[in-house]
Amino acid sequence: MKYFFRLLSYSVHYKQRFVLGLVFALLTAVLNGISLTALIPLFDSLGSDKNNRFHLDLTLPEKTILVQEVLLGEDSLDGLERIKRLLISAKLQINAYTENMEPKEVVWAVCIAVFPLYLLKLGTYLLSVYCIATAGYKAVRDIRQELFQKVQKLPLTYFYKEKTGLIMSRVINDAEIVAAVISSNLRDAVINFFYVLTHLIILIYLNSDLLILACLTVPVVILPVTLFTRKISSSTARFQEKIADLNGHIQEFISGIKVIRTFRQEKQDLKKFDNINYKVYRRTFKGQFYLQMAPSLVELTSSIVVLGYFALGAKFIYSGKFTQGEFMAFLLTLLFLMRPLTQLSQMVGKITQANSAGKRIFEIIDRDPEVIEHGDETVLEKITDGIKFENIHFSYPGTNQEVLKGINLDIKLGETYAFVGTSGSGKSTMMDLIPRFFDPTAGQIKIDGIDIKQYSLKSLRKKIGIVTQEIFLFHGTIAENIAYGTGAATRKEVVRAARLANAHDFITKMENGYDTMIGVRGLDLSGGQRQRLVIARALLRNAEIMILDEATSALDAESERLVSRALERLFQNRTTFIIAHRLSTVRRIKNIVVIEEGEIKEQGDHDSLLEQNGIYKKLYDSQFADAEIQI
Ligand SMILES: Nc1ncnc2c1ncn2[C@@H]1O[C@H](COP(=O)(O)OP(=O)(O)OP(=O)(O)O)[C@@H](O)[C@H]1O
Repeated sequence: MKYFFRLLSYSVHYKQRFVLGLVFALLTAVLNGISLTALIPLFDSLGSDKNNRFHLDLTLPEKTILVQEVLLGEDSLDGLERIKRLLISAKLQINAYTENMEPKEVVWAVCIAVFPLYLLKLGTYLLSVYCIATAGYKAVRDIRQELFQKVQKLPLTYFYKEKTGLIMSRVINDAEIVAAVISSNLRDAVINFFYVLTHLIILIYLNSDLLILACLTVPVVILPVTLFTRKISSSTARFQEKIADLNGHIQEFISGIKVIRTFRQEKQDLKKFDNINYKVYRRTFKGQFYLQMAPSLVELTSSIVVLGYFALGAKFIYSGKFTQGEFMAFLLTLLFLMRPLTQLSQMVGKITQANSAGKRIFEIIDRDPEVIEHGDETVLEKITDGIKFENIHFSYPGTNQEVLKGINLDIKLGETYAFVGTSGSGKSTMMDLIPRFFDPTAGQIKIDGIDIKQYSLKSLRKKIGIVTQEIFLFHGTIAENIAYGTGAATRKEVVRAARLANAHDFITKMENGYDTMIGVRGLDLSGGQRQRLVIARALLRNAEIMILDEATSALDAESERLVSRALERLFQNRTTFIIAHRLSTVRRIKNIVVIEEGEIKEQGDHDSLLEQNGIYKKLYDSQFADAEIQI
């Protein structure tokens, strides 16, 4: 239950609203109790003789209180007796009022008196709903916000390990479950709790013997609930897992749509979907079955109990312990309590649901963020010296395999370095260490002689521009996409960057030019156009270090020419790292670093590397052979 209480603590931030809601809920319950007991004279008078006068009898303890007050004075009464004294006064006043009334006049008087009570009750009920529910919804907004902020800071490995759909499911579905429980369900639970509390007091007052019997029957009513609680909780947990699977599958389908179509995997994909969909259906059905079963059983057992009450009530009335009106008020109150009790019993399942959703939410909120900053970091100003990799070792968190094994490299300011090597040799990993997406397991990366861990993340990342194969264009205008991450860039600056990136021409040919909206992942644009937009973005950012995961391989000759020229401008006057997949693109670069199995094996320019007749030569020959085969 601890996660549920933690979720609730978010509502406490809005305590004024919440407490006000509680007060209105209590008022609603009290007003309901009064309106029910006000029916006593009505039932007593209904059908009674015309000459009969309605009269509320004082009980023996009430008479004792009056005697005590007369003999020992008002001060001799304790707190409870004083409250009872108020009730005695009310009874006496009602008796005085109805003394000269015929029974039918009493019935009308009750109806007239109860009507405004109902209106007032409606008012307090709506106010309590408003206060408690809005406090709940605001709390859920905060939870969702905190969750998303945390997702932004999670280590990258988390995103590799977890399906995107699973993360989405936490932020959307789980938060939605919590929203329902801590706003509407909680609101009902609070009001129901007060109903139960106040109405129990009324029942005690009306006939405590009958109430004791009622309490003895509680286990009969509660048993089905406890029986089903565990089933409901495990069933909802599994249902959520299945929904997350469904989310994940759809997410995968959308991002892989092209590949799926190219490989004609629609049938297999549909089969997979069908399988997951069937499991979701089974889980929904089972979950709903258990969820409905508990209250239905409560209703059945409660109805049987009520039947027993009628039988007992008749006995009490004929023995003179109860008036007809009191019995009816007792029974109505008891019957009225059934709905709150049933809803409260459902609340057990709902709380369990929210608890499991809360557990999944807090699993993310409580995770350590990507890299810990100490708070006393220095700001990285203009880079004046260079970048040094000193004996870098690295293994991905949670794995034993060493991906980088003692990398030592001196990077001179303003120069371009190309990294080549077979797939999986560690090139991308090495680049990921520079913006501190990961920290080395051993060794240091230094900028201007200082370990990059000593710099604030913000100032370090501000110095770095990255252009990867994974092109990220968000839903917005072209201008907004180019200006992404640069704050308040003017239109002039955006256009200048676009011109340098060879993007201006195709942008101006579009209907709305720089104000053209593009899709979430820029799907309306060609590969080359998207790349040039990303290059324009990098140019506008004007970072001192540029990391480029070479991505020209998928382009046609004309696009490649435009992109390559744009890139040349991007590299000018800045320290650049290129992960080169095609050796033809690195020929002109002076500093080529050959990485194999996480180690630097060769270094030099194209010609000297060919002369060494080592790995580079082999890579070159194999690519050359591939090119020939393609011809
Ligand atoms: N998130 C990850 N978790 C665990 N291992 C990983 C992860 N990412 C990469 N690896 C492993 O690290 C090694 C180096 O991968 P890396 O992506 O750095 O190679 P690369 O040289 O850039 O390859 P490519 O040229 O194909 O992009 C590989 O063995 C890969 O399986």
